[in-house]
Amino acid sequence: MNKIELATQFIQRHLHQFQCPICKSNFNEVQSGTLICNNQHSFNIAKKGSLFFLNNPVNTEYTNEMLTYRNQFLTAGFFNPMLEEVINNISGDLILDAGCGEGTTTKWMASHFDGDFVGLDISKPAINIAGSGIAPQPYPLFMVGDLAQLPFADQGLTSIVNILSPANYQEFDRTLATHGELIKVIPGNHYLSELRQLVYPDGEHATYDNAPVKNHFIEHYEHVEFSKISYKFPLNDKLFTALFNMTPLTWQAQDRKEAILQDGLKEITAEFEIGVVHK
Ligand SMILES: C[S@@+](CC[C@H](N)C(=O)[O-])C[C@H]1O[C@@H](n2cnc3c(N)ncnc32)[C@H](O)[C@@H]1O
Ligand SMILES: [Zn+2]
Repeated sequence: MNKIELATQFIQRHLHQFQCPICKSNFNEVQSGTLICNNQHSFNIAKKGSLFFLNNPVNTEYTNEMLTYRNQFLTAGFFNPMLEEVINNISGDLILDAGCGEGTTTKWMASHFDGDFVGLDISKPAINIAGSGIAPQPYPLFMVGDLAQLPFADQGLTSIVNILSPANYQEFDRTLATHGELIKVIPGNHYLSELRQLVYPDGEHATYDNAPVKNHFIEHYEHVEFSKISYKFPLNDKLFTALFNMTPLTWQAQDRKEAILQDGLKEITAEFEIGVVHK
């Protein structure tokens, strides 16, 4: 089965859980690779199986090159212990990875949890990488869309996962089913600390402060259960090069890039706080 057919089958299984992001009406059919709403707005499934709900490209700070390095780093397993904790908290049959980037997290979760996964990101280059290569089994659906206008019906999603990405709590509240859960992952204060110390050797900005993001989340939800996960991820030269090039954090140090890459790093700290909200 090709990717258009796999995506079509996926949408057919969940047709009533989607919603047209233009007019908010239901979709009544998906036919020959086209999704059509009650008011005749139509969205084609691209060859790579992805859906494009945004017509105008939006430039993000992540270039195609950075996304390719991020893909290399994440497929090496950097997030896996954190993702294991995330899937312990999800439920149901349609789970959104909101701000999925190049899609490694979505694919990993789809292969470790029995449910259908949608990866949504505003970046077209990110979704292009997500849809590349052989079709993963089980098959996640990738789409270019905006968190501020989710193409899902009210209560259409059984869980929402939001990893190191911006959130839109109004849209999350609208689309999440009663008894569903929202899992938000934010960087811990020591996330990538060894890299920060190389970029900011004088100590300034060498630690990250996650308080503003965490407080905004807590302000919106009365009952959030937080857990922290921390581990060291071993690096080799190739992985360190990928790490250096995948994040905007190192833009400050472009003039010292060669020296930093030459010195290398043996390991890097992964630290996350995982907030879970039950609706
Ligand atoms: C730091 S990246 C994290 C990506 C991925 N979750 C990961 O951990 O690798 C943040 C992502 O949020 C996406 N993003 C930013 N604003 C968005 C919006 N309004 N709607 C959808 N995605 C958005 C960006 O394109 C980017 O891929
Ligand atoms: Zn419509």
